Amino acid sequence: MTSESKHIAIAVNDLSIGYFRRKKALAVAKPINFSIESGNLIALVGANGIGKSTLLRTLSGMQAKLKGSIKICGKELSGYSSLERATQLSVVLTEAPASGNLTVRELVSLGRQPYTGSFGFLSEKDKEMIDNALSTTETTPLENRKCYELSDGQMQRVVIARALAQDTPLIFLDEPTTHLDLYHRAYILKLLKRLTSENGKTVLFSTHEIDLGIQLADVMLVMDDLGIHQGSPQQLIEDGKFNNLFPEDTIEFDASNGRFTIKN
Ligand SMILES: Nc1ncnc2c1ncn2[C@@H]1O[C@H](COP(=O)(O)OP(=O)(O)OP(=O)(O)O)[C@@H](O)[C@H]1O
Repeated sequence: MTSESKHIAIAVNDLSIGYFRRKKALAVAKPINFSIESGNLIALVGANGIGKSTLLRTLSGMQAKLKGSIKICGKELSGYSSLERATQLSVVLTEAPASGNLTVRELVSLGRQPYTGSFGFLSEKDKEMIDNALSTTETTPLENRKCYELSDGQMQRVVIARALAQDTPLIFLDEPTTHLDLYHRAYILKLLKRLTSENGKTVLFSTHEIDLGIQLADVMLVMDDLGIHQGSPQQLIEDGKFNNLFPEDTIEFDASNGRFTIKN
């Protein structure tokens, strides 16, 4: 690994994402290129159906790419074994995991699986990591509850806790604030920000809350029909990349305050 590639957390080159239908590849976006340094909070935004979830699933190796290259910490994603990958990146998807009968603590403990060996024996360090993940997401009071008893918003924080317990340098989250009330939305986004600025993690999350992304993210990836635009929020505003995300007769972007307004 070169010293330069050490600092690039994610490098995507000519990446085509999509699905196979009757053995035929169907791309859902134009070829994607971007490169992101470690320690950044990255917000991925774009209209419904543009391909954000498909991109996150492809970057995390849960879905096959159609073509192109994905490098994670300087190494091609396909070169990692699944265990190695689990020590590099954790993923929080929108679908709730099949975990109904587990307690919250048991589910969060699964985050330690890459480190616990085949018997799943938890060391003192593992337990400490689990305690920290629960407390950081304010889910300690829920630790003995069954997952099926939780509200959507509580469950959302628990799956984020599992990702924190996994303690990976990269964290990918698909719409992590969807079910959260205003307080927990702000809390989780501030937490993600802290993980990057204080712990040096690289956090990539998709969101429909573009205003919040503009306020908090170091880097944004704006997906539209032309492809992906990468830049700081300010740079993307200046380049007009938010202006045409939605039909302009309904929603207008105000570059002076970085907010969208509904047109009368
Ligand atoms: N399993 C699948 N097979 C075929 N096409 C799919 C599949 N899943 C999603 N798609 C299509 O891929 C495109 C991108 O979907 P994706 O879920 O990635 O978009 P998104 O940007 O995450 O949308 P949203 O904001 O609504 O969550 C859509 O046209 C969708 O219909």
